[in-house]
Amino acid sequence: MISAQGLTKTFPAKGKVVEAVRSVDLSVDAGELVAFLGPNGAGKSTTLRMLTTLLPPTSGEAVVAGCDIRRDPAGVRRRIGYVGQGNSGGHTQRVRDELHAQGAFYGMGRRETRARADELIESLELGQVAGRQVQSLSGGQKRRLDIALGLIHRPELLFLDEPSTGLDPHSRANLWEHIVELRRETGTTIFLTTHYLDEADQLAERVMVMDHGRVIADDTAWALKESLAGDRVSLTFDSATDAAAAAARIGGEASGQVVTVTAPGGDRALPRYIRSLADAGLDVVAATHRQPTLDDVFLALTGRSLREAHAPTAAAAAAAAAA
Ligand SMILES: Nc1ncnc2c1ncn2[C@@H]1O[C@H](COP(=O)(O)OP(=O)(O)OP(=O)(O)O)[C@@H](O)[C@H]1O
Repeated sequence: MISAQGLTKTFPAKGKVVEAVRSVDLSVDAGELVAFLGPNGAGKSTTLRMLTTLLPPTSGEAVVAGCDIRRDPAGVRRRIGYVGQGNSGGHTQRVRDELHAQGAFYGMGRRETRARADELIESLELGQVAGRQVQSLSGGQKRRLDIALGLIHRPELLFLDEPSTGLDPHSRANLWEHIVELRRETGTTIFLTTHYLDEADQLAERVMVMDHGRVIADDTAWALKESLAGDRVSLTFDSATDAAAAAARIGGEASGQVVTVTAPGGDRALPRYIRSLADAGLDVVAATHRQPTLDDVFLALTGRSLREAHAPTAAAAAAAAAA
C-alpha cells in the first residue's frame, strides 16, 4: 500500500540546509496499522506530507495506494485520507454540512455523500453534535470529525498525524476505540504518527522509529522490546558500597543503593541474581522486575529518552486541559 525508496527532504533555513528526512525506505502492506514514533523534529510529519503529496520530495520515490507521488499526485489524493494536526478548529460550519462539503470536494454525488455522512456520524458517535457549529465541539469530538472528514470518500489508506495529541486520557481512549473499530469494520490501512508510546505499543501492529530524519527501527513493538531492550531488574542494597560490588558481579549499573540490570527473561533471572549475590555476601533488601517499554527501545537505540523529548510544554498541557 505504501512503498518508498530513498525519500529525502531538505529545507533551506537561514543560509543552512535542514535535512528533515534522509533517504527513508518504507513499506506498508494493505490492512496494516503502523505507528510512526520519534521525538519532535525527527521528520515524521515531513515524511507524511511527502507521502500524501502535500510536499514534493527533494529526491527519492514513493508509490502510495498504487499511484506514484510525483507522476500521479491527484491519483494518490483520490485514494487516501489525510488528517493533519488540528484540522477542524474554529469553523462556523455545522458538523453535517462540513461532511457534505468534503464529499462534494471529492466529487461524490449528493445522495452518496449524505448517506456516507450519516454512516460516519453514527460510527464516530457524532449524532448529538451533527447540527452544531464545529467551533463549539470538544477536542475529542473535533478529532473524531477530522477522522470522519478523512474517511468520507472511503479511502483505502488513512494517514493520521498525531490524532490524539492534546486530548485528555479519556478522549484519547475513546478516539482509539473508534479508530480500531473502523479499521475492524473496513480493513482500512492506517499509517499514523503519535507521541504516545503506550498507544503505539498497544494498538499498532508495527512500529517505525524515526530520529534525525532516518528510520532507525521497524518491527512489531514486541520484537523491538525483546531484541533491543530486555527486561529491567532493580536490586536494592543496604549500602552504596554493596551496590557497587553487586553491579560489578552481575554486570549492572549502580546508582546509590540501587543496581539496575537488563536481562532477557528478567523474572527468571531475578532469583539467580539474588542467589549469586548472597554467595558473595551481598544481601538484596528489595527487588523489582519490569517489562521493557518502547521508551527503553528508543533509549537503547539513541541513548536518549523519547519520553523526555516529548515532555509536554506548559502550553500543550493547558491546551489539553481546556479541550
Ligand atoms: N517548511 C520548513 N522549513 C524549514 N524547516 C522545516 C520545515 N518543515 C519542517 N522543518 C524542519 O524539519 C525537521 C523535521 O520536522 P517535522 O515536522 O517533520 O518533524 P516531526 O517529527 O513531525 O516533529 P513533531 O513531532 O514535532 O511534529 C525539523 O527540524 C523542522 O524544523
